[in-house]
Amino acid sequence: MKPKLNVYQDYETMSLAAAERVMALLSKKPTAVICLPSGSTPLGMFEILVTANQKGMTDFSQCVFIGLDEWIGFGAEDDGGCRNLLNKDFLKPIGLREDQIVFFDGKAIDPEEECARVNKVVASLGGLDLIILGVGMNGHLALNEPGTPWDSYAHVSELENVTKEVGQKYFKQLTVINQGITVGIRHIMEAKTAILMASGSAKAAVIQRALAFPVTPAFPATALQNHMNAELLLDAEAAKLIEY
Ligand SMILES: N[C@@H]1[C@@H](O)[C@H](O)[C@@H](COP(=O)(O)O)O[C@@H]1O
Repeated sequence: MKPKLNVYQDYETMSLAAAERVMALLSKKPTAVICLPSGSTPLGMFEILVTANQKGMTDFSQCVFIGLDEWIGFGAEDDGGCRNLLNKDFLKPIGLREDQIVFFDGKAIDPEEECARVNKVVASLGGLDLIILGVGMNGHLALNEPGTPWDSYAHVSELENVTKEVGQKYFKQLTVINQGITVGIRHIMEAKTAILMASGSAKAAVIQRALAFPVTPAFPATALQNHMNAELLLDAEAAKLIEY
């Protein structure tokens, strides 16, 4: 099934639409299992959800949040790491309990074992109700880099140069990031709903390729063309090269 396209005039309205989807799911299923990205794209959505929580408009007390990915070598205390950013921007402000958070420990001594742990937790929770994704400049979803086999669950990934370069924006100083640890394409495909968010003209060509390229592991975002229930939330700039 083709992903549903939703184009919004700007980043703020796109963020609001994403936050509304999270709140709608939680009001229907308070125990929902939701996989969340870090990165710049979801910041507006987090802000809206934090405010909604403060106003008592949504209830996060029974849900579980899973972290999409992490840089190898990074833990919750490390500036610029995915858990660190998500903690700061979302998980702490909404006062989530530790037992509601499942995150890859990028500092795990045995990363393969860490993947197995997260796979097991996700399976024991009955899979993901919702996965929210950003997209990388090389079409990566989470840290599934081009070439990742599509039958993969959680795994360690070797980062392409573009991911290492773009990833520097999360760090205060030049930081070595060579590998990631990430949910797999299979987690994404098995999620009941997948939402990909993209904003800004820098993402326009990536979005165009995600929709127009033949479905291929060489461009991971094309996987969403085969998802049973996927939506793209885009601002006008990110959507400027597609027809909708
Ligand atoms: N590890 C993150 C992903 O989880 C994120 O979704 C994507 C887009 O990031 P941004 O929203 O900052 O463009 O790339 C990063 O590498």
